[in-house]
Order: sequence, then structure tokens, then C-alpha cells
Amino acid sequence: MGIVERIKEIEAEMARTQKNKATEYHLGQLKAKIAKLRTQLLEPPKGSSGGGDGFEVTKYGHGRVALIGFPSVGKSTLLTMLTGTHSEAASYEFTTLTCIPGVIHYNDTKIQLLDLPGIIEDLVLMVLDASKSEGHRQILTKELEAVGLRLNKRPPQIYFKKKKTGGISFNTTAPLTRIDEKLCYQILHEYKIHNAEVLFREDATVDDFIDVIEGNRKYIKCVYVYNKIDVVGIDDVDRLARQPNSIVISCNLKLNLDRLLARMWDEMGLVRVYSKPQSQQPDFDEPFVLSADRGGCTVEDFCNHVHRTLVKDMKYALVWGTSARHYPQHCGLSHHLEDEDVVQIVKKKVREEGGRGRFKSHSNVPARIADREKKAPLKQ
Ligand SMILES: Nc1nc2c(ncn2[C@@H]2O[C@H](COP(=O)(O)OP(=O)(O)OP(=O)(O)O)[C@@H](O)[C@H]2O)c(=O)[nH]1
Ligand SMILES: [K+]
Ligand SMILES: [Mg+2]
Repeated sequence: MGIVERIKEIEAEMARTQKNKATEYHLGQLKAKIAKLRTQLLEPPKGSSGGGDGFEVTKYGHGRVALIGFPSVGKSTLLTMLTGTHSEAASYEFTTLTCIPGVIHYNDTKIQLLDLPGIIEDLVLMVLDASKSEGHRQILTKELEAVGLRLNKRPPQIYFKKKKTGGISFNTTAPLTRIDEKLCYQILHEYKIHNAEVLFREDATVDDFIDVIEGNRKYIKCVYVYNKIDVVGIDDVDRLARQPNSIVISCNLKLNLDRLLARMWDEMGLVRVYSKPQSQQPDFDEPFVLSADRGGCTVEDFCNHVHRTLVKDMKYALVWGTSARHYPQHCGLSHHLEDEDVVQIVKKKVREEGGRGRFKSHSNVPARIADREKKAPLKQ
């Protein structure tokens, strides 16, 4: 029997099994079996080098967003609207057969947008047809879960470490109501794990525990984009718009596309930092783009972006912007920068320049920095 058939068989057995205290352990074990089989399914065949027949697209820009969705919900139309890159749109399904990448220029950063299910990046836009069944959202979410993606969820607060000897050490710092020690042992047994350290820091579920053991889950943000609101009634639009993590748009009427861009931007958590050379203007058109989720956004991360030797040479950093308590704040490497901060790295052994230099009037100075500048002039 193939892996897919075995998964189907176990799913059928789970559906037949009543959920109660007596069957809890059995169901937990079945869940672990399915998780193991799914992982096998995802492993590339032996002897092959890569991950199956994925589409390779060169990475580009400061962040990447994938469009996924059922056929003909308007993914290609949206890509064309947001990026200007033409992706063939038509009223028949499966119009798009290869990955079409486009680039969004937004807030002086470049965001790569990919029109293809299967490439999962920093953020997923699940494009849905507002006039179609709401079941589509669930079906897609389930399919993504089956390949190890977890949407809008943070990793379970469970510490897990395999050991060579010593048996299983099991501890909790929170009361557990959805899993117990015995069930954990059974699941570990299913994975043939006999030595490990387990610490539950929250009231996690069986599924959470399996996710932690599997260790290969990807926790990713997802915005549900309901397109084609031009063809549904206002009540439906209102209801869809109120769902969590959702936004309603119409490509045809160009409705709400600016809000979609703003939402994408917020979800990606990109941090623009302007570098200020000593006694010079920062270039407000060319930010260094950092990310709290990927790579971090401390002064140290900023230095590493600018030049690899800068961390070593830095004496301190001068920071203007929302992360600074006063202007400029003297900061060390661990200081967390925020969007639109201005940073000047002061190097060791380089004489500090005096004077009362200000940012000269510059059309692109971010408003909140210009505001603060009036109250507290820049001295460096
Ligand atoms: N009424 C309406 N139709 C739209 C809207 N956006 C796209 N469409 C239409 O929906 C159809 C499918 O659009 P596509 O952009 O090809 O959809 P897709 O998701 O890329 O489809 P596949 O590539 O086939 O998976 C086209 O006929 C579009 O003109 C919209 O906002 N309102
Ligand atoms: K289509
Ligand atoms: Mg398409």
C-alpha cells in the first residue's frame, strides 16, 4: 500500500473512532502516525538532489510574498494590478502554469510578489473569490497544513530535546488539559524516541506536540484576500471584511488595493533605516531594509548590512527616530531600531566632529523625523 493510501486509511479510522476519554490515547497515536507518513511524503525521493518539481525563481527584493488560491479567483489580475508585470488572466481555470514574479515598489523598498501556489515565502496572500463558497478557505488551509505550514500561529511553547540516554524527562510549567504525560510517552514511543527532555510551557495540544517533534513546521503569516467584491452584495462584503486577517478587494473596480498594500507592508514588518554619514544628510531615498522576523533589526544587524567590518569598528551609534528616547540617542549594538530611524555609526579612534549640522530641508525627510528636528536640532 502506498503512503497516500495509508494516510487515507488512518484518517478513515479516526473518523470512525468516537472522541472520548477512553479513545484519547488511541487517537493521539493515530495523529502521530499520520504526521510521520506526511513527512515521508514530503521527503525528496532518494538520489534526487532537490525538493521535487518545484519552480525555481530567483529571489529578489527585500521580502517575498506568495499569492495562492483556487483557479480563477483573480491572482494574475491582482499581480498585474500591483506590480505592472503582465500575468495572463482569463476566465478559464489554470490559466497560469508557471511562476510569474513581479515587483512591488512600496515605501522605497522592493517586494517580490509571486503568482503561484507552491512557493511559500515571508507572507502568503490567500486570494479567494468573494462570490464562491467559504469552504475554499478551509480547504486551502488544510492543504497547507498537510505540507507543514501553520498560518497565523506562533510556534508551540514546548521545549523538546532528544538525548542519547537517561530516559524521558517530562515537566510542565502550566496545567495541561488537552494532553497528559502518558499520551506524550505514547507519541514519543510511536516515534521510537526513548530518551528526551520535554517541557510544556503552555496548555498545548497533541497536534502542537507532534509539530514540535517533527520540527520542520513553518509558521507563516497569511492575509485572506477576498477578490471580486463587485459581484456580491454589501452584506456579504461586510461579513467577509470582519473576519480575522481578512481584506476585501476588487481588481476590476480597483477597490481597496491601496489598503491591501498597506496591510502587506504592516504584516511583513520591514524596518527602513537611513544611514547618516558624519556631518552629511542621510539619503532618504535609499533605506537599508531590515526585518524583525528575518535577520533582526538591531544596530548590530544594521552594521552588518552596511559593511562586514563595521561592527568591529563601531564605538557607538547615534540614533534619531521613534526608537530613540531623545535626539540623538547614543546606542550600543543591541539597540532595537524602528521603521524610518536614522543612524550614524561613530567609529573608534575617529575624531568626532562638532558643529550644529541639521538635516537640510529635503523633500523626502520622513515627517516624524522632520517634526522632532524642529524641537531638538541634530547636533551630529
Ligand atoms: N468581477 C470580477 N472579476 C474579476 C476580478 N478580478 C479578476 N476577475 C476575473 O476573474 C477571471 C480569472 O482571473 P485570473 O487573474 O486569470 O485568475 P487566476 O487566479 O490567476 O486564475 P488561474 O491562473 O487560472 O489559476 C478573469 O476573467 C478576470 O477578469 C474582480 O475584481 N471582479
Ligand atoms: K484564470
Ligand atoms: Mg493566473
